[in-house]
Amino acid sequence: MLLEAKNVSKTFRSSGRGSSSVHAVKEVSLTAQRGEFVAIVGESGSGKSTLARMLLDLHPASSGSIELNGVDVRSMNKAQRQDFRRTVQAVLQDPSGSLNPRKSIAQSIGEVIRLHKIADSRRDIRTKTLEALELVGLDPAEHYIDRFPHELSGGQRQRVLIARAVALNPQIIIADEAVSALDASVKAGVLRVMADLQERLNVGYVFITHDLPVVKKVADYVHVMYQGEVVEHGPAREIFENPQHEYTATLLDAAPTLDSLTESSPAADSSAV
Ligand SMILES: Nc1ncnc2c1ncn2[C@@H]1O[C@H](COP(=O)(O)OP(=O)(O)OP(=O)(O)O)[C@@H](O)[C@H]1O
Repeated sequence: MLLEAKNVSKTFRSSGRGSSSVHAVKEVSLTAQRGEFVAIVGESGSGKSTLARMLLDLHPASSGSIELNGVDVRSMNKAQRQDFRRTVQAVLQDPSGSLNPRKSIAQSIGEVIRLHKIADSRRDIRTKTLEALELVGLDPAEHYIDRFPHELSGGQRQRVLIARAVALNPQIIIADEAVSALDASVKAGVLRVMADLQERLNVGYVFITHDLPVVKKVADYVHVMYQGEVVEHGPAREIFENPQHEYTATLLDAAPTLDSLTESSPAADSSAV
């Protein structure tokens, strides 16, 4: 299982007269695979979200290609596309309105399970939903499944978003600022859930963030983006210990310390969410 960006660029043409186009992503190449935690870091406006949207096949690339196991998303047939939509999942940050406030957790997760034909009877869908909630540490799941988003904390809602992705048995999760809005201890709990899923289900992550302490804690491999380009990439340890690019060094200098994220709290401990 390999998700690949090959020399992808994205240019947004301006609609107004006189203003120029925005080259949001410039010739970026990267790979993501099962079991691996790949981070994309960079300041606001560096093109991270645009790259994420291309990896999810939500934005077409202006040039270059996105490929899953060597098949270009543009040339996929219906079955291949459906498979892509299931195996490559997105987890975005909750404040962006990812959960419908009028739907219970059972409805929000149940509808994607039905859509992707993971289960079809009401009973099987509920069982699958309960399993997914337990996997993200919302345990006992019966306690959460019939609640509405406003009845949950921010950390619990973020876990629900992960559960909704996990219910589809994904192989890669693209997480765009998925923990950035959370307080440090809650953030640590959600990160632990993600690491736990990596270990138990062999899920791979493309983790997009401007939050370097988080990257240091979880990433295997790091791509540093600056003004639409990947200016440096390599194993996380090398990037943190010996940054080669001036911009990376500046980013690291400006980052807060890791202290607040190092205390342990078990993934299954939903009291800490
Ligand atoms: N739909 C769009 N139309 C026009 N320009 C866009 C569009 N989406 C993004 N951009 C521009 O592309 C550039 C990269 O934006 P992008 O959101 O990908 O960066 P980012 O690194 O994810 O930033 P942030 O962390 O603030 O979300 C920015 O200059 C942005 O204004």
